[in-house]
Amino acid sequence: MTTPKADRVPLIAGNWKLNQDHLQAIALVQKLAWTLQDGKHDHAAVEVAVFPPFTDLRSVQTLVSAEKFELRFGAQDVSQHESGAHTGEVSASMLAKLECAYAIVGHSERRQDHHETDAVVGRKAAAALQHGVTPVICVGETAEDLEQHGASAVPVQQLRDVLAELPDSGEIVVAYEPVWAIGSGQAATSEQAQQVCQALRQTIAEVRGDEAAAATRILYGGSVKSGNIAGFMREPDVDGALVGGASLDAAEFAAIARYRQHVGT
Ligand SMILES: O=C(CO)COP(=O)(O)O
Repeated sequence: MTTPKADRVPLIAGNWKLNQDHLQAIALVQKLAWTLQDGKHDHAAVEVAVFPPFTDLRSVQTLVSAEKFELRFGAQDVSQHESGAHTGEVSASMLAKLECAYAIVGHSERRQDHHETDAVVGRKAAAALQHGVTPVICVGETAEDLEQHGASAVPVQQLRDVLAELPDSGEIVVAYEPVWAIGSGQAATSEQAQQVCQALRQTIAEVRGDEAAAATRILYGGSVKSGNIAGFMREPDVDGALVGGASLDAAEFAAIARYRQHVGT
């Protein structure tokens, strides 16, 4: 099923991972916001968001609100718990208080390093939704999965299992990040990304209904750069990108966000 993408505002999201202390974060956000401003970035047409480490969020929030930067931000993870004896966790209500628009859940690096299952990822997404924080639900297959099951099977099943933990309504964003494409310089082709994003949208339609599927933004992530973003954005079911390494360079990330200008799409 292919639904018109005109109504979905593209989202260019920068996942900083374990990079940038809060002082570096201030400098990077300033540079990014100024570069976007100088390039006359149309924020209504393409939304830009950054995902710094937890320790940077208060600084980023203060800066963005003081300077009225048209930049949104979110966390790279969120606890499934509300409060209590959960050392090291950060709750969705804490993120909401910091005006985080988003929280990434289920990034493959957390699935790998912290053994997060789809059920845990689903509960994290549910906790975010409960506090008005939009979860960015990451799914994606490994190189082995790709070889054994093709591209769509694993991400579709992951999404199904995550959605099973969620209420029927509430905004979500889905990010398709093939594990083999992350940090490898080997991005998926735009056709591959489209094929899986379309299957993910179909899954959303089956679980949450056609209207939700048509409204949900599905991002591609994995070695996205200014040189390949336009190809992904031409695909009917790709509504943006989740960018890792290239989001740490303000000029490069701004160029990704301005994909419309440099290719005239
Ligand atoms: O994991 C990613 C974003 O969440 C992608 O990382 P890279 O853009 O560095 O490949």
